[in-house]
Amino acid sequence: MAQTGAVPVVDVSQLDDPRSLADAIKSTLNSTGFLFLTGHGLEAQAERMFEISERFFREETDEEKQRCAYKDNKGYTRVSQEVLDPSKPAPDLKEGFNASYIAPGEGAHPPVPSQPLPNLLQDHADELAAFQHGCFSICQRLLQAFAVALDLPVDFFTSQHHEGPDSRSILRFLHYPAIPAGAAVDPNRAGAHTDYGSLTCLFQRQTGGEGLQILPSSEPLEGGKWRDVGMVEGAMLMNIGDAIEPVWSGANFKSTLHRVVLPTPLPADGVPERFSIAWFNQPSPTASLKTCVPVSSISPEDRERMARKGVEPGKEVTADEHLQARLASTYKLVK
Ligand SMILES: O=C(O)CCC(=O)C(=O)O
Ligand SMILES: [Fe+2]
Repeated sequence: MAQTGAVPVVDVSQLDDPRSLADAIKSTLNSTGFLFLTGHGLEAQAERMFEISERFFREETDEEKQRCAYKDNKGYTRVSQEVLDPSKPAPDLKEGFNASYIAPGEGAHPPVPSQPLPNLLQDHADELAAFQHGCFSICQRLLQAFAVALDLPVDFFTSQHHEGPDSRSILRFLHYPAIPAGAAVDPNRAGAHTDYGSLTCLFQRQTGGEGLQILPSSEPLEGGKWRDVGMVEGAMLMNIGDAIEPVWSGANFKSTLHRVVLPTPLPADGVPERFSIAWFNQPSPTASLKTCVPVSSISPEDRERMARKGVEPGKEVTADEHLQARLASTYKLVK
């Protein structure tokens, strides 16, 4: 398997059946939990999403952004409004927009978002809906492989995910503003965190794209060595989230801590802006999250990882209960 920085790279264009995909990715799911996928088929659409995202952050009026301000995990967050690592005093130097499910348009019927969209995104709602569907489909393919890798029925996870207005999955546009030369800022673009859903697809851009780091589960939480994820042109970065790691897989698969940092010391000529796009794939709100491997097989270290995230092996929670608990304990917004 090819490797760049801390994260392996897998070409998935030929891995059509769940078994061959599972064989190619299983060892990574058990270790770093992060994987670059090439040949995923969404390259051109992702590039379009970056164009739309760039226009949105640069050209949309403040009034429109505020009309669609963050509520219930949807909408616009201002620079320095979000705190992904509440144990640190510095808020994140980024702005974002969370778009929930958009029903695709059909014939004369326009697409229907399930939240207010700012004008500039509403104009591209059809493309956003198609991209959301593309991301959901890749995740279903990956979730089939996850099930096979855990010796579960192939539809074990996919049957607990769906598309629709009540889905909790989110398409997120992120913009990290440029840091001017000589600025005195905390190196925090996005604080250390794990993602909450079943898995995340992340698209990065070559320009200003550096800065994403992971703390592999083999490293101690305090003083452990963070690794650069690096960049693979056109690739999609996949990572496991907290619905899979501590809950469903009994910590067999790893939901790895990650963050986005500025270089230290800051380069004399400043740091360019950075854009990224994430698809946070969430189980259906009523999905039952219960450890799916024998509880007796879970190692003491993995039990500790589960306990840190407030998960009791074998206890059943709904995906919504899990999501609300994770948001409440690890996510903060500055008013
Ligand atoms: O922008 C990035 O590269 C990562 C963002 C991230 O990890 C997140 O929003 O959960
Ligand atoms: Fe993340």
